[in-house]
Amino acid sequence: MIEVQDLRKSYGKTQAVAGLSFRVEPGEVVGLLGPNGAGKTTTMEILEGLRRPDGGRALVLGRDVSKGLQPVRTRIGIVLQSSALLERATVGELMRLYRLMYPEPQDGTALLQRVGLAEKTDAQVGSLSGGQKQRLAMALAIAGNPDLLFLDEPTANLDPQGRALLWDMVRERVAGTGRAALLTTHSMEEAQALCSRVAIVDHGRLLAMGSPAALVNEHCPGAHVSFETEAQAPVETFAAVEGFQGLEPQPGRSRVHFAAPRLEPLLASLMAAQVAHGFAIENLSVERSTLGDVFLKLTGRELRDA
Ligand SMILES: Nc1ncnc2c1ncn2[C@@H]1O[C@H](COP(=O)(O)OP(=O)(O)OP(=O)(O)O)[C@@H](O)[C@H]1O
Repeated sequence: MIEVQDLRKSYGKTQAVAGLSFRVEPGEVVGLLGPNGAGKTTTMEILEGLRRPDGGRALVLGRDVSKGLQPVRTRIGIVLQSSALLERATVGELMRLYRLMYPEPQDGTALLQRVGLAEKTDAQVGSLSGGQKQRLAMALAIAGNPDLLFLDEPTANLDPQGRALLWDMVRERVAGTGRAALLTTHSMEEAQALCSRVAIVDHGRLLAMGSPAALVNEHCPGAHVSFETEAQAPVETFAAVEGFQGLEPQPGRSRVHFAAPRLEPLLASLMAAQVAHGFAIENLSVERSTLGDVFLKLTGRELRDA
């Protein structure tokens, strides 16, 4: 659906995209995950045919972007970062307009219903809230029944309900079909929840790409387990378990911490030690590494303040 090879784009001295290569296959939701200024939007805009690359090659639905995307335009749906919608038109008018541009549009009334804007059909777009505009942008993007969906930070303005709705709509469009979606996000949660594969991008470069689970397994395997136990429990009991990290005194009890490359053997040895020594295990917490840990490891920076 998308094939990007050594893509480059500079603005003056700023190299926004510095040799990116990746593919998006049918049935995939791929996320470009990276901090502000990583080059995500520039990459999307090149793939949407809105910007010319300085170098490299990009094919979208088999069409070279440098030749223009006109022949495949009706197979593409786009949700821009801040949607510049016609503010004076009504929601219904805009939906009718979009549907007219595509050969096989979807049912506009059903789409507006789906995004919770049915009763806003006669309202001017300019009167909608930021989140409502974002929902409308999503409905318009899929009105033409596109094969390929581009979403630039699609949930930045949405409340948790709106975010879950949009995730569902993207999944429904793509899962088990020959369609695909490419989105940008800063949110690890979004990448983890929605994307079949994630490309971690920083300074216009691809640092790693894979499914969220594969990236975590490859770069930050392991898990952290902790639990509370009796304050007087002897430290030697726990120190004998592989992965023991320390005992943290708390009022009237202790919290014991373990970390190991694999969760299952760690839990098994903890259970064996508990049977042998009979200590209490309360308020057990199990934390696996996240994409944020992967990002931290690859760049040395936290994603949110990178
Ligand atoms: N039109 C432009 N003119 C000059 N520089 C630009 C332009 N657009 C982007 N840049 C610069 O290119 C770099 C990449 O920007 P881009 O918007 O692609 O990143 P991004 O990963 O999408 O960031 P964000 O998450 O903030 O949207 C940044 O340093 C940015 O300042």
